[in-house]
Amino acid sequence: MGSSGKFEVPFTLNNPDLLHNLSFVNGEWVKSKSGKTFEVVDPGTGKAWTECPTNDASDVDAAVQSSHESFEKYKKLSPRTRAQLLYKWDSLIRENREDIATILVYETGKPRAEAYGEIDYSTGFTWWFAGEAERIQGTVFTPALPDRRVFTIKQPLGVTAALVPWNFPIAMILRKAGAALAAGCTMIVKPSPETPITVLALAYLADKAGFPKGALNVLTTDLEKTPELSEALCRHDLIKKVSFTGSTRVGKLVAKICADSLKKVTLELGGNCPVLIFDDANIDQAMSQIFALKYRHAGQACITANRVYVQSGIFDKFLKRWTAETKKLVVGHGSDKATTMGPVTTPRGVEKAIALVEDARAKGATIHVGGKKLERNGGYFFEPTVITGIKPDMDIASEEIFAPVCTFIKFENEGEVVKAANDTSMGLASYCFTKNVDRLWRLFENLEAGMIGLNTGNSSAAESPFGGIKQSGYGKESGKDVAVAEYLITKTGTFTLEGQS
Ligand SMILES: O=CCCC(=O)O
Repeated sequence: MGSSGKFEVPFTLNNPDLLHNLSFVNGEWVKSKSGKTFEVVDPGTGKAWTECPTNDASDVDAAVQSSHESFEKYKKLSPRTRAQLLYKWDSLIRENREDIATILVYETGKPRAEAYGEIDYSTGFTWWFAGEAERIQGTVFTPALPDRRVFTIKQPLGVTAALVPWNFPIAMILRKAGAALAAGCTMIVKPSPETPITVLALAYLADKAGFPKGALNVLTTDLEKTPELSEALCRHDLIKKVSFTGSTRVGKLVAKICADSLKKVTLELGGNCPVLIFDDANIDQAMSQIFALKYRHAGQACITANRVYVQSGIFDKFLKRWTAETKKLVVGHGSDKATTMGPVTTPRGVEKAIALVEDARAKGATIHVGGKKLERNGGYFFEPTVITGIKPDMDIASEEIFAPVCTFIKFENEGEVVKAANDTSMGLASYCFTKNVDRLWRLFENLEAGMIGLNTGNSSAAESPFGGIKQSGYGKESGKDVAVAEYLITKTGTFTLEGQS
């Protein structure tokens, strides 16, 4: 790891070669043109432990050119060779699971068990897309004109860019890069300023797996230069597709910039996801599923539970149980074995949680547990918090919380709760719990979201199409056919056949 000696890395790895803090372009570890760097911070202590290059727009062209040269060769590899490269990458990531989990803990703050969970979830993508590489197919058909034959082939789009968030840095890269590399595209990744080191470790392993130089480039940058660097990627003529995961506000900017050159875009945006728990639900099931969903990575998942609607017959019982379980959470550094909930990843996350809770409190909400910043070793901690008495004028009623704060709302009947659940501009995921099969089916059809969890709080998987509707974005990642299709063009061939009597 190139280091100025200013920092002390607070952990040791079994495989120290994984640790890189320079950008990765065309198979080389490189500084930014400006030579500027930014600090990478442990959210559990607030201390910087390394630094990475602050790339800006002037660094983009070299990375794109290398990715383009690589594409010209990579697209000619057979699908089986691409699959073999992905399988090799997959196995190297699995071999280095423990070390990658360590880096993840010190970048995101999540507890070690969750870091393992993310890696296991993520290798689902490398494995899945390795299989998908060989299943990309065109069509042949006989049209209305008797002397004509029509066929289609699928071809990779070219150089692609991934703008990824910090909450699930491994999963988001492997979900995007897995699909792109399976399709025959090359990719430039711009990681979040919070989590460059996990992403660089993945790039190192992709190189070891044998992907050609330039097939997977990584350009790091800080918060200030993120808009400039991202815009330069979105505007570059050789970039044919951009996949973005992040806020709806930034997603709209990405879509607008990409529209200038009609680039293909996939947008995985904000959540504000509702959970509906009916009187006839299996309460144990609903409790364990939604508890895991809500407090996973301290509430910082786009698909997390933002609003929990509980039917009046079980409301008091459910709230009492949830509050008691919340009090048992052990908040601490992600590397501590006893920790069951880590810090939020950024100081902005703590500030937002404080603002939302204080606004709700001032407008009459009841805070049953938590509600405050936790002072602990300089880390970015916020107490797991339970709130009732939510009113429409409170910010927390309509905003994505992205913190360990759970709101509970009482409802009486199905029609009323579906209306309330859908009363949002977002449509990423919704969850419902009931043992009435007809109701379950109606909810599946009537809830406005791209993904519906039916008696489950976990619907993310490599084989399941992931993506929202409404202002939660468009395009699907993962799942059969649809995810790889985002990185392909369909070319139509029309042939005149002579001599057929
Ligand atoms: O935060 C967004 C991604 C979460 C997931 O893939 O389950």
